[in-house]
Amino acid sequence: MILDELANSARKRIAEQKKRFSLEEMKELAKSNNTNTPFAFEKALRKEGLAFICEVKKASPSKSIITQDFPYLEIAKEYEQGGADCISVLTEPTKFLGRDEYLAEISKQVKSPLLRKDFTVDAYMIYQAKALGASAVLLICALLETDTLKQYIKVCDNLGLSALVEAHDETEIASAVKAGARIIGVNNRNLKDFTVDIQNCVRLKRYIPKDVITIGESGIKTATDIAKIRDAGLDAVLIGETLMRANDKKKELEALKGEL
Ligand SMILES: O=P(O)(O)OC[C@@H](O)[C@@H](O)c1c[nH]c2ccccc12
Repeated sequence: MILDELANSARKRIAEQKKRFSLEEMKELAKSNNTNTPFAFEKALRKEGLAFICEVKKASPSKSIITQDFPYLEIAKEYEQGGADCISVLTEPTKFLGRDEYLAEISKQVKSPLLRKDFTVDAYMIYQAKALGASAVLLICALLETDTLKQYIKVCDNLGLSALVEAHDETEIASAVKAGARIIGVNNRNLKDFTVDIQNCVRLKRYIPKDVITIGESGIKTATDIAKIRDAGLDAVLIGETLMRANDKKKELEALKGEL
């Protein structure tokens, strides 16, 4: 399964990185990066109305290369100018062709809170995310037991980072809630077979407690999709591919927001 493959390669990568910077050193680097307001990511999502998280992503396992032309800094700036509330940056290198450096560079040039999109399988990656300038990390229920989720959320809390806990079904939502997630992202893409059902986040919304920020993720293409998600009472949407394929990203974002 692709998720196991991605998790295994993350484990190998982290083992290598720990040779360069030990966990203790990474904790120091995390502590010394104070560019971000604590919990900026969740604060941005708590605004009135639907919030938009726009994703910087060159490729994905389901679509391969999405765009050859990948001026990641310009893209992040365009998102910010187009009114993105937060920006998600893929750092996973093998299937998403992301890089930690993209996140670090973007964090120096844009103010929007940044989500580090990677397959968190070790607390080391959370300290690393903070060191790179992220305001949030992704924790995937399908990869992490409830107790591990709880433990990682605590690490995030101590660093002022937000944890976006991703679930795909009712069982995973229950695990996220039990672990104390304050932000749950419902993925419309089934990571086992890559099928996308936009209704998934609409349907599952009712299993999420009202005080938890809820994000609809993946496969969002039109203002109609967004209207459905907004009407279901979700707090935010996460959009990647549709924006990455748009030549004028600012215009596309405005259209999706219903401003055009
Ligand atoms: O490009 P899309 O279909 O708009 O999807 C964005 C985002 O939801 C997707 O990239 C994603 C959702 N969960 C993930 C976990 C890891 C990597 C990527 C993802």
